[in-house]
Amino acid sequence: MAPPHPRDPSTASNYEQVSVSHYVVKWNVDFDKKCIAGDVKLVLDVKQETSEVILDTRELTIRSVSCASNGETKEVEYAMKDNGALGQKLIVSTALLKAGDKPVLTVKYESSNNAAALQFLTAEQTTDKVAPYLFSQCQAINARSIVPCMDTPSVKSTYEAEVCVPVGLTCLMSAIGQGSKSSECGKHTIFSFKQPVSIPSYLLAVVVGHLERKEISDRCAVWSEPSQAEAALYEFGETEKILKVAEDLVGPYVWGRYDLVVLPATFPFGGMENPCLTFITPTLLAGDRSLVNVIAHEITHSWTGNLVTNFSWEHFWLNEGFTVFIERKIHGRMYGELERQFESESGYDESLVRTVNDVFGPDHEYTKLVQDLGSADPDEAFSSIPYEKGSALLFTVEQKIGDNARFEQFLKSYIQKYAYKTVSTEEWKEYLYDTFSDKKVILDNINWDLWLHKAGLPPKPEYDSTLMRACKDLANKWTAEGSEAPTDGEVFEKMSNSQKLAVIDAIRVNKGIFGDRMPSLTATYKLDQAKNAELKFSWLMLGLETKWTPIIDASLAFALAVGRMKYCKPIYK
Ligand SMILES: CC/C=C\C/C=C\C[C@@H](O)/C=C/C=C/C=C\[C@@H](O)CCCC(=O)O
Ligand SMILES: [Zn+2]
Repeated sequence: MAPPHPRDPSTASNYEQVSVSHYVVKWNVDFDKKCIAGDVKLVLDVKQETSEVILDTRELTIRSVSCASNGETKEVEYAMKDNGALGQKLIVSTALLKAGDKPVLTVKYESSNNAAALQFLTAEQTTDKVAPYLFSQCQAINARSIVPCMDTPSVKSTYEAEVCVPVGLTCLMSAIGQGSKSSECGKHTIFSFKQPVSIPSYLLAVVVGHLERKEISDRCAVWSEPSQAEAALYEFGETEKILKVAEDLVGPYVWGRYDLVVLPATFPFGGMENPCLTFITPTLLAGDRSLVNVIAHEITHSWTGNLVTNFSWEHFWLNEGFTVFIERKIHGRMYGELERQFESESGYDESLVRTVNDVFGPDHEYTKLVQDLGSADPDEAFSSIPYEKGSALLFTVEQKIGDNARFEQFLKSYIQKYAYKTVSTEEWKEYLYDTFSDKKVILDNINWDLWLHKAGLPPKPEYDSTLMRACKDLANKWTAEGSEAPTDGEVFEKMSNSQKLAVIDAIRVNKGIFGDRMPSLTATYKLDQAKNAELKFSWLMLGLETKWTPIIDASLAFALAVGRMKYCKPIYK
């Protein structure tokens, strides 16, 4: 029997004694002060007798706290205590609360003008330069900077919200919109939302801006600034198709709506799986739908991550490794098994190897799959390790079991078993052994300790390298000792964007041999005209790594034009 979950080290909340079943949020968004002010009601669920409720905060100014219990509401004492890198803890002293009580705390507060979860943009910083813009990013532990909460994935709560924004702007949240009304003064619009599915605090999300909506299907739409609306509608036109493939793989979609919002260029990630409203970077607007694997990834989070959730950030691979593995299953169903094999091997060769060897070093704690975060902010540990090491583990397990259909059925039943709950690595592993009790010898043959708890690279799974071999063969023509570099781009042009990327990545691995061939490579494959952000980034990095000085201006221009950390950090580094 898997042990009970240990305590989540990234929260100060006393969530073992009291949890939050529902939040009622009332926000005024102040673009002048760059802050959110308002109040939040926390409907509590007392599990063990206690006379205090401890919440996570970060740079919040608390105005008052009251507690409604047994029909009586009164102001209560509270104190703020420093919690180091994790912010500040709000300790609320209540009357003695007994198991089964459901008191309601009301906290009136204001965020700082530098809230970790928020980016306030001036009109000038947006794409259309028409109006100011606000968006949030709460994963991993930034929700505490915009609402006092139990900021741990171990607590799941429904929420409802009313958000007051300047008239003319649209507000969206990670919830189902309930309509809007004008404020009494006429200068503001109040938008209402409900999220009826219990979610962890990191999935709270808000966006406010000059937005236009384009319908994709009955349940899917894409929001963006008006100048990008047509391009976004084309780029993400397959969203409903991807959603249906995902449902066939892992079960029904329970969130109602699946909308996308294309954010301004400063959004730091490729996508963020906020329920009902995935946030995405404009760098996905390649013009040829060549980066929609990110959409498949975020859609998949509707099951792995948002329904079945890691109980703490030390088990983040349960969110991301499963999502990458299933994202590639979707890719395989849409484009063929060889494509799934190719994407999986690319992930290992390019992302995992580079992160272990070049970013952290093979002995680093953060190259472990299950990590010891201690009191560090989980953001410090964020990398592709949980994504690629986690999905490589699942690829290995499926391959050793030797029955993909049966393994896919296992994934579906695992999601059904832990839906709406939080899960640990040990619980997943126990369910795996229970499901495949006839394969115990095979499963025991997996070096679990190495895969789960050791730093460095795991054994490389056996991929079908048919598509990858063509990429490495072409790369070798540029890097093999004494080779004659190709003089025409015909073979390269016929490749998919993913294969083109793999060619450049393979050259990067052999950059020393490649030498000073950047000018001819760039001209032969027209890389300076690449619209696909992944290909452009890899070309820029190859130029920087081979110290081809003409690439510097293009690299800085790219880093200044996009805020996606995946691109900016390596270029600046
Ligand atoms: C081991 C680390 C444990 C927890 C970290 C959790 C979150 C870190 C925080 O920085 C938020 C990350 C959000 C990522 C969102 C989407 C990614 O899938 C994008 C990956 C890179 C990209 O495509 O831009
Ligand atoms: Zn993800």
